[in-house]
Amino acid sequence: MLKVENASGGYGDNTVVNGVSFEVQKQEILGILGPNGSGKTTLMKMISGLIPLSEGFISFKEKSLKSYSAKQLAKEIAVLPQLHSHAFDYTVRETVSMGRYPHQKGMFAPWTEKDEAAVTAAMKQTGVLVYENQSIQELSGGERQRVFLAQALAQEPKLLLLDEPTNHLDLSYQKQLLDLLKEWTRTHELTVVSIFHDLNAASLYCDRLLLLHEGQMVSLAAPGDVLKKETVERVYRASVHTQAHPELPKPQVTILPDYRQQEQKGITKELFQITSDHILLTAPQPLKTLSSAVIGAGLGWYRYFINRHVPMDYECEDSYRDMSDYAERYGWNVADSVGMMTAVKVEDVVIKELYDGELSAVIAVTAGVGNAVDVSLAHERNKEAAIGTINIWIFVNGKLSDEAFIQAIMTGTEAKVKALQHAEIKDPDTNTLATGTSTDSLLVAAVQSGSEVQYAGPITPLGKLIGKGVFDCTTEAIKIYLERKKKY
Ligand SMILES: Nc1ncnc2c1ncn2[C@@H]1O[C@H](COP(=O)(O)OP(=O)(O)OP(=O)(O)O)[C@@H](O)[C@H]1O
Repeated sequence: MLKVENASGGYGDNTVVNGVSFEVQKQEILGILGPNGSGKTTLMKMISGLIPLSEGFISFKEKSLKSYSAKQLAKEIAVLPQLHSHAFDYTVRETVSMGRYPHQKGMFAPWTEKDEAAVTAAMKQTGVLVYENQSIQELSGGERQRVFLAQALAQEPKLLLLDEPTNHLDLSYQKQLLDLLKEWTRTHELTVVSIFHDLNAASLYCDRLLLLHEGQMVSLAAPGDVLKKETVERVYRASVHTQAHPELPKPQVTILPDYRQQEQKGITKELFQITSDHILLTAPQPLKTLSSAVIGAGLGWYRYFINRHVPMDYECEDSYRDMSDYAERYGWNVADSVGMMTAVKVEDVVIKELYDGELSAVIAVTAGVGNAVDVSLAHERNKEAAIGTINIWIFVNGKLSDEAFIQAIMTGTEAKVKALQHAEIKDPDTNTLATGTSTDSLLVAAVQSGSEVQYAGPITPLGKLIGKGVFDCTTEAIKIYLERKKKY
């Protein structure tokens, strides 16, 4: 649809865009990215014919851009430039209606029903119909942006060129605008080339991204191939972290501020508070945590760590809600809390501190083995899961990589299984050695400063602390549990 071949251009003797080549397919959304002053707007002006090329060639629908008249081009290509504060004193409807000019035949052509329908539809889709009789000077930046988008859509173009279309728009309108463009690529055979500063929006909505740096193309590929940490850091000169979007296979880029480098306070045994109702650890600052808890599960940053005692016959339809209400009652912000449950007496928790040079870990275990299960034979059982749980907390005074988090979970689980074997705990259903209980939970939380911990398998310093700590704590907690059971 659009082909740019070895295009160079700029202002007077100043060549700003240098030898850029790319092709845009019909119905594609191509995002143009790059730092300030990298030539994005200049490239866009070259495509829309506003500034001439000093070298190279641009064709649209297989014909040189130069061979189109201004009106022919306007029928096919709409441009939404960066929003400027000045606006003429037209009403919203008048402004949007100007989008129909290229479709009118002659100066005094009649306004047709088709024109009217296109204008009204565009205003509806961009949510500006309610302002149709207001002057655009009275509108906010975001509202004005939507009016100009409506004007471009009323033009019913085949190619839409946009310069930072989401600038000035709040979150909801950013999403609406980008969803609308995506929909138009399908329903109206629209092709979009758009400049973005928001790398994450570009990643989510664009089929491909073109990254410019000092007027030259650094890469042109799918978002996952362009938004690589090393590339973004080199081109934008900023520390970033990239990770997948939680719901879609698209990369998301987050800046890493310098202030995070400060030393964080460590976790010690003294921070634990134990009542008959719960164990609480209040961290001095949020800890990066990976867990299978009832609330605060998955990966996140949390300050309050709760292991709540519930009766043996605890049954609840919505344990997430119940646990959230519990945290709120005590004044622990749910968004900052990780909460587990156990029927074990929480006073019986075993807590140990372990050290290896600068690296240290604090491990806490509550263990009940009334519902011990041999995982290899669990498929033969059809009993409901019951409360009777081993809850394991692993706090690390160090900086863990993603691999280390996962390996810490694995190492902790292996040490738990070994403790069950050592205590000869059996699955009462199968009479074979148990590997856990039906509802075990585990968390790994780290202060994320100090010693860098890349791995946490059994032969690493952290793996050794976790292996010994979880084994010792679980063994002792099982012993206490069995002794208490004997007594009552
Ligand atoms: N009208 C102009 N006359 C002369 N030089 C210009 C003009 N417009 C832009 N430039 C120069 O061209 C270079 C690229 O500008 P351009 O606007 O294309 O960058 P950009 O990537 O769109 O930047 P931004 O992200 O800041 O919008 C800059 O160094 C700028 O100073």
